[in-house]
Amino acid sequence: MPIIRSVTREYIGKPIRCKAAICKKSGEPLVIEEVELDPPKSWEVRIKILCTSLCHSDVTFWKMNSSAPTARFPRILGHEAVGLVESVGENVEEVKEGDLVVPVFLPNCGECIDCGSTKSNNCTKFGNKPIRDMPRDGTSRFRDMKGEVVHHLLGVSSFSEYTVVDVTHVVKITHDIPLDKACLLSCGVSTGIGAAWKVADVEKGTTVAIFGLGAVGLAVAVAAKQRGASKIIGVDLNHDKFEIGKQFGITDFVNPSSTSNEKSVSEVIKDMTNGGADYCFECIGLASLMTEAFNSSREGWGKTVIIGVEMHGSPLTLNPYDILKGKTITGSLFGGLKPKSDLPLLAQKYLDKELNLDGFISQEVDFKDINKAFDYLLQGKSIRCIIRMDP
Ligand SMILES: NC(=O)c1ccc[n+]([C@@H]2O[C@H](COP(=O)([O-])OP(=O)(O)OC[C@H]3O[C@@H](n4cnc5c(N)ncnc54)[C@H](O)[C@@H]3O)[C@@H](O)[C@H]2O)c1
Ligand SMILES: [Zn+2]
Ligand SMILES: [Zn+2]
Repeated sequence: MPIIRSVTREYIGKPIRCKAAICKKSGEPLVIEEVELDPPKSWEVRIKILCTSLCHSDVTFWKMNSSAPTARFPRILGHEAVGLVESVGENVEEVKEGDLVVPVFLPNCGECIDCGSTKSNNCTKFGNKPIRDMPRDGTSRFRDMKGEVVHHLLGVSSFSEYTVVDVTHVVKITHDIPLDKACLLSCGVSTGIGAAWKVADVEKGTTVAIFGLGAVGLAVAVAAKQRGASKIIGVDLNHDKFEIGKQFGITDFVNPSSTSNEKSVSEVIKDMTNGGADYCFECIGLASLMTEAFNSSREGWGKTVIIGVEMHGSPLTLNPYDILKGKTITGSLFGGLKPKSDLPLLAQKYLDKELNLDGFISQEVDFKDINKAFDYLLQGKSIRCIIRMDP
């Protein structure tokens, strides 16, 4: 079976052999190998990935100890991407061959009580279960050349020339948008923007504290700036992130490693904001920093939004009296956005120049060099590294 490199009708209904970057063992470099990918079953879509990028959540699954309940090896990571529909299974009417689509880790069935509510984006019919391969039957569409199963990640698995995703994980997007910008909207950047606009609903003239200035935290900054926040404080251990953050709207910076021993980060932020920030966002994934973010928020109405994914199972410690004093804490997957309706709106805002996505792409590498994307992120040198697939 030849390796195919462009969307063709030749393989409709048949398996495709293509290259994928396989995570064979926890924390080891990905290995690019040929895999065989089944045709899409009912309600499924086979996508030719055009470009993909590395989100910290991929690193979390890559590093995960093989005994962890959500670890699966060998696995094809990757969940930020854009691609072309190669073929569709039965019952798929929403997209057709040749459509440009963004796969999203969060399903959006449009039928369940949550999909039907403006209060939630947490599709309860399909949910977000990292141990499952395909959402409907739980099985994988990928095999290695020995015929052994290769697992999916978060319903996407974009570190492959082709992937199969459930139609609930696919968003059709206009061909007008540059591919790298569409890719950014697939997870981290949309998550940060949604958290600021939809979950927190940041208002003009308010103060904001953002813990973690990766793509997610910087997207919160862009969105808060766009809403007219008066002070946007970035908290990060990497001092380079202050200079970088300024172009995204960060006005002030706190490096936890250089605050004085007498004062915690939350005390420093309270001093800077006359009693606490109006909105705090945790974009790292550590329970201790979620507490610190909450402690940095203002009594009376301070709102803390948890975005970082805490995979250690650490409990969150909060002082209940702070809650009595009016502070709130919430969280969201994908920034509270409903992928199918909100993602095309963000793309349109970008095209209308109402949303600035400049600066998020720090590097670009070819697919064969995908491990460099991990190096850049782990060394603190990357915001988003675009991984280009072969044409
Ligand atoms: N909720 C969601 O839907 C969703 C979506 C995407 C990503 N995430 C999560 O958001 C988090 C951020 O993702 P990202 O891709 O922006 O990550 P990233 O690695 O690009 O950025 C994280 C930033 O946090 C900083 N940092 C790390 N430890 C720190 C500490 N102890 N104190 C201060 N700063 C620290 C790093 O220097 C870095 O700048 C991750 O936990 C990721 O899994 C959640
Ligand atoms: Zn992500
Ligand atoms: Zn649903």
